[in-house]
Amino acid sequence: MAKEREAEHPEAAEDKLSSKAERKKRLWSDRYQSVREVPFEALPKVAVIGRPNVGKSALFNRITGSNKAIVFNEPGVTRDRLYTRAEWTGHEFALVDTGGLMSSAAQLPTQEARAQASRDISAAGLPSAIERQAAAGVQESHSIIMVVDGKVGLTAGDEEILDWLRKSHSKKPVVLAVNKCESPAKADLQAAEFWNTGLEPFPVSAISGAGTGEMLDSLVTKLPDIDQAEIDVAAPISVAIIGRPNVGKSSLLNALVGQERSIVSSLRGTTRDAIDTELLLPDGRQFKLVDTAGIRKRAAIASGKDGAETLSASRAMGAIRRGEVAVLVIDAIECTESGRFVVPTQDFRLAELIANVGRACVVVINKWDAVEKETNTLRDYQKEVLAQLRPVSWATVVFTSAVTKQRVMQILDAASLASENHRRRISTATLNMVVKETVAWRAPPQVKNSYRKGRIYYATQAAASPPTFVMFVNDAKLFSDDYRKYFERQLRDNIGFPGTPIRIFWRGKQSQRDRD
Ligand SMILES: Nc1nc2c(ncn2[C@@H]2O[C@H](COP(=O)(O)OP(=O)(O)OP(=O)(O)O)[C@@H](O)[C@H]2O)c(=O)[nH]1
Ligand SMILES: Nc1nc2c(ncn2[C@@H]2O[C@H](COP(=O)(O)OP(=O)(O)OP(=O)(O)O)[C@@H](O)[C@H]2O)c(=O)[nH]1
Repeated sequence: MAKEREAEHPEAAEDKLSSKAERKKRLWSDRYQSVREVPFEALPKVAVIGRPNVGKSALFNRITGSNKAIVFNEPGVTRDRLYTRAEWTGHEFALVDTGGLMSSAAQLPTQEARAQASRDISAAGLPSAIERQAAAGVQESHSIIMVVDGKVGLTAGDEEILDWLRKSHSKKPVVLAVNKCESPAKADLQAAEFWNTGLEPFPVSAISGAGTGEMLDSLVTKLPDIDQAEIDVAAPISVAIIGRPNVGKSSLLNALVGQERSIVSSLRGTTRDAIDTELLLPDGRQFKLVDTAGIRKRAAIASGKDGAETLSASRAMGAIRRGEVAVLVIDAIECTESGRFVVPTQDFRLAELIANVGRACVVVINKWDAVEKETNTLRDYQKEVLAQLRPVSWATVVFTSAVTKQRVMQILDAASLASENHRRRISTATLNMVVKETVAWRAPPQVKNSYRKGRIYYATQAAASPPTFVMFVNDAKLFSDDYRKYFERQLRDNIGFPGTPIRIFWRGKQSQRDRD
């Protein structure tokens, strides 16, 4: 239809092209403004502290709300600490979980243990209600929410903590939350006494939520901006090199690590042989090559007597899960054995696994030095590979030689791009603009023998890593597979997303009702 129209009105087609180019430009500029998933390391940290039983845990849960499930265990070099992501009026921060730590000294079973704990603590110059670990939480935070009990009023314990904050953390902004003030009539009165502390008291109720908005308004004005540079430094891209035995994984790993490294370290993971290798490039990009022990071990076996060790599917699965980007290495010699270019079936299965787990992907055709090339260009080969590896048809393909090191570093460039798209978020406005135009070009199909037609009300990006979209529609069943495929192609065409799978969920009113 559209083609016929264009044939009749060539000027309209030209118009369409220029507006399409224009639109693409707008969308790609949006891409750079779009909110990227900020890693925990780069978020401003906020500690919630106070005496035992003032309601710290309750307030913590109130602030993190539905995000509570995303508890993130960040394995630090020296200690593990829990952060929970929180957001208020578009400001993201991480609450440092000091909960349970504060009161544990007070909960020690014997008088003697309690006395010892309190001696330890005062030796460190800390208030008696604060434990060393909680103090460490404060230490690494940018801002502090100090919780007091509005029912009990200001106590010596509160004053002790505030004194300590003034002495040891005088530069950190403190917001004073006077908790348990659920009665609006009494709240201001309860809070009034706390003006003596020199801080503005915010009457709140962690349980009912009253007053917490005003308190958070005040908190977020005190938070530092998220530093873009810090984001890039903070989030190494984790890359899993996977592939069948003998395709050249360890040769590639050595080429990557040996060539451009400035820091290489082996990080021992939780399981005995999950060793990751960190790689810092001269331009500052950081990568973490996950599960490199597996690759090294297999290489050792291969160079011994038994080269034909089979790759266990669960091992591949484990590596895929642990990485953000899966580098799927394929042996070029095997692809060209039959005289034509054919990607082996097992590699197709691995590509399927990667797509199903929702990881970004780079396809590497290795041993490119060892095959006879026809007159085809690399671009032709690339198309051929992607046509045969349909589950990852959105991936970048790199043709390498681990022996001559040809294009080996391009694997990392492709992984960077893939990871950037994997983490990407686009604005709801942009998304809906694309949806509107997609529907305008091709309307959802009408059901046979019925006047019913699919309608899309609006769309939203529900998650990143991988980008996940939800289409709110009248009835999901009215959207055929064919139409859904067309839709995904249009999204990719208009917004990009090279290197990452995307997910689209179609949610009808009916299914919403079913869920409620
Ligand atoms: N009335 C009222 N009670 C609250 C409120 N917030 C917490 N509480 C109660 O206060 C008690 C202590 O709450 P938690 O959140 O466990 O206090 P905490 O400061 O984390 O306590 P520790 O873990 O011992 O340090 C519980 O019985 C809560 O139900 C509130 O806003 N209003
Ligand atoms: N010609 C050529 N040979 C290669 C290339 N990369 C690896 N090889 C050879 O392929 C064989 C297998 O390489 P490895 O790096 O051990 O392969 P792997 O995937 O780690 O193998 P497993 O440990 O069995 O999983 C070795 O003999 C390498 O020398 C390449 O780019 N070109």
